[in-house]
Amino acid sequence: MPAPTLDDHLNAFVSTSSADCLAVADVVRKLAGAAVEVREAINLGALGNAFAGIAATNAGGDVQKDLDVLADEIFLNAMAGAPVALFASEELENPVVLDREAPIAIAIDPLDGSSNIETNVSVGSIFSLLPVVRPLEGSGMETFLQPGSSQLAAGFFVYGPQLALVLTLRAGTHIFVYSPRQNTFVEAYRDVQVAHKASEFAINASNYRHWDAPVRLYIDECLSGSAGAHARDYNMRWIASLVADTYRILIRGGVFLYPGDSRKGYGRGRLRLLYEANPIAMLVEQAGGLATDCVTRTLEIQPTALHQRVPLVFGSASEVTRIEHYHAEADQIGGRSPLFGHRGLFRS
Ligand SMILES: O=P(O)(O)OC[C@H]1O[C@](O)(COP(=O)(O)O)[C@@H](O)[C@@H]1O
Ligand SMILES: [Mg+2]
Ligand SMILES: [Mg+2]
Repeated sequence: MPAPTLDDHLNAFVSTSSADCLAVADVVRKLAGAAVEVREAINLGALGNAFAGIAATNAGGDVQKDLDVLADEIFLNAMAGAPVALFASEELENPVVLDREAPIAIAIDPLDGSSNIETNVSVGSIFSLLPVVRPLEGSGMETFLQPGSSQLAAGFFVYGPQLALVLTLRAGTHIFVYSPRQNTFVEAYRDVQVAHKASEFAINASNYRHWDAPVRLYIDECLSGSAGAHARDYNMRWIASLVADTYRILIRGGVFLYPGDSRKGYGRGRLRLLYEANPIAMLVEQAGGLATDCVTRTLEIQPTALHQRVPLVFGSASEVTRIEHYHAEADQIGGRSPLFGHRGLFRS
């Protein structure tokens, strides 16, 4: 029997669920079409000089590259033809109001990992679908200030060796791979499960000196391998492309950390709550993993601004729990715990 397609999956979802599900399914179909367009733009050489030049600065102050802008336009156009009331993007300071009567709002990172564009590493697009809060006033900020637990669906596309869609409709996390022959996404993994325990960590270790003590402790222990507190050897991976790092963790377990650190502007990390951390957190939780800002479960964080940053730690439950535990210990006893005592918790 041939593997089910994305359409089969969406049709099954619509038939078992309520009215808004029809709209969610329609939005996901149109996002998938847009992702194929973005993929084509990349294949046409958009990673090269013509597209990878520095264009401007986006709402968050990051360097914006031409492919970021192109991807943003492609997704915005696609959403204009979908039942979407509000479109918020990493690349736009304020949300765009599309069809006020429509039930869905989208927050999107149209091109994630764009610092890698010119190196031909996998990049992606991350999306979060929310129910519109009524009455819809102005540009709908109230809608976007709902916690991640309110998401109706979440997912990301990876423009890697394969074009893949990782999707949750709040019932498991599933992976679909684009088949050019069938011109559609085909199910590759149903109900992915993040291994409970894992021996692979992902962090930008060049920031070691800027991390807080609990993060340093955890990474020191990983580096100590089988001789250390975790009593096993670890492998390290850092693709510096959130979508690619997440995909790997979904497939073979592990933990990802982008904590807050002492660099100017990085007190709350680098990643954005609404269109990076929240959708990734829902995908990971739906696959049996955990996601946290080191203190609070990511999906329970109350957003206060569209582009706010958040520390993000996610992946295999046993690793995430351990990292949360170190932070709780450090908070409660100011480093006088035996856990940190002889390790110099608050060194420098
Ligand atoms: O370069 P750093 O500091 O390691 O940060 C890498 C992180 O930044 C990001 O590229 C941020 O996303 P954008 O490319 O959308 O700004 C993530 O994909 C990645 O995990
Ligand atoms: Mg990003
Ligand atoms: Mg981006």
